[in-house]
Amino acid sequence: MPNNNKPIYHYSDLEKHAKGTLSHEVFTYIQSGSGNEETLKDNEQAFKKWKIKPQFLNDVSERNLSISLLDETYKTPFLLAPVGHLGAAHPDGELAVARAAKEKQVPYIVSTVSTFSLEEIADELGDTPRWFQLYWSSDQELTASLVKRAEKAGYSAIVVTIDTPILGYREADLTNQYFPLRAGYGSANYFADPVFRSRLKESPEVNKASAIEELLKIVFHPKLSWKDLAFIRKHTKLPIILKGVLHPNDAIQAVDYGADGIIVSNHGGRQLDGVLSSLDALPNIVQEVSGKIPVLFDSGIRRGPDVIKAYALGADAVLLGRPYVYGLAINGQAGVEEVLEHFLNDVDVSLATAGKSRISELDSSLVVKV
Ligand SMILES: Cc1cc2nc3c(=O)[nH]c(=O)nc-3n(C[C@H](O)[C@H](O)[C@H](O)COP(=O)(O)O)c2cc1C
Ligand SMILES: O=C(O)C(=O)c1ccccc1
Repeated sequence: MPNNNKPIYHYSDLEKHAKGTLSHEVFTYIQSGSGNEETLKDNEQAFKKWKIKPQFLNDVSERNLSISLLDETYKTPFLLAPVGHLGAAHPDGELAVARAAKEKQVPYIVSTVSTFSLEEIADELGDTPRWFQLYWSSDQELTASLVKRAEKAGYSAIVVTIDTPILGYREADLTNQYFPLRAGYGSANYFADPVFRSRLKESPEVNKASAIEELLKIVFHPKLSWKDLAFIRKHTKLPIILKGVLHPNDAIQAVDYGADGIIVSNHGGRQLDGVLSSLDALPNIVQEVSGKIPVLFDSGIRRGPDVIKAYALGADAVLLGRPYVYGLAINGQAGVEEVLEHFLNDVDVSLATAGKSRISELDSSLVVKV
């Protein structure tokens, strides 16, 4: 990466170099949180409250970072979080991320609001595991069409983001008047969709601005409620995973309504400011639903020890977010690969120096809250 040819390790350096390559508006869109950014800060702070108590002399010479999830084995202990509008970070956007994910065999959760279509991204991924993150549109027929297309393109789970009935109050983006959907970076899946196209008077190729205005009207579905989950269940055989669970009662509801998994997440501090950090939410949720459905985790994962702590507190998998996006901004596919390579090495070293050989050995006996 362009750091006087030195590799970049520190998260703050990733952030700094991404800032140097992106416009002020785009960097701010990626980096910032909502409101006063208290939750954004808390996501990282929360990890500092937990300390690892390693136990040694366990023969850690042979290590295995793979995890089992929904009857599949994944080679890496993390997946790439769904991040929209990646064409704003780099011209190759999600295609570059897909190529890097394939190279490093890291599962990729592709966002609905991607700059390239889910089919184009799937083509780059080959047989790399992929899930599709769904922003449930208020146009139900369009929602069903997106789910069908994802299933056909080889995505093996549908991740329904539930924390975004509408977009959070993001003061930085409001100040900059920067909205990546309006800037045209999140419309590929809609413009490629037969249902969405049928709603337009003129095709997006003829009148892009008016197609984007139509898209802005239907992208979210604030009316959505628990009983609606039956609708996509009817349209797909794929596992359905709810992303954005913070309250243990919602975790219980997820089980009751037949979800196949949940992701404990506060959307990287980008939705409601003042919600609890994702790590603070994790233990109580695990207590309620552990063993019933897998509990995944994101928001604040920056380094190997963070991964160790999340698994120790009961996560079944973790998602990496902003770090890989900064890699993309800095150097496209190669930049993402470098971030993934370092992150994998960090997790491996962290596992060994915690006295463990496998991710599945991590449990609450390994950590203490101080
Ligand atoms: C720029 C950006 C765009 C995002 N877009 C989406 C999205 O399209 N869908 C979604 O479910 N989550 C989205 N997220 C949230 C991530 O999936 C994830 O929850 C978050 O990045 C975790 O926080 P962290 O990156 O600080 O660890 C986005 C996050 C960022 C930073
Ligand atoms: O930026 C985000 O976090 C995000 O998820 C999003 C989704 C759609 C439109 C704008 C932002």
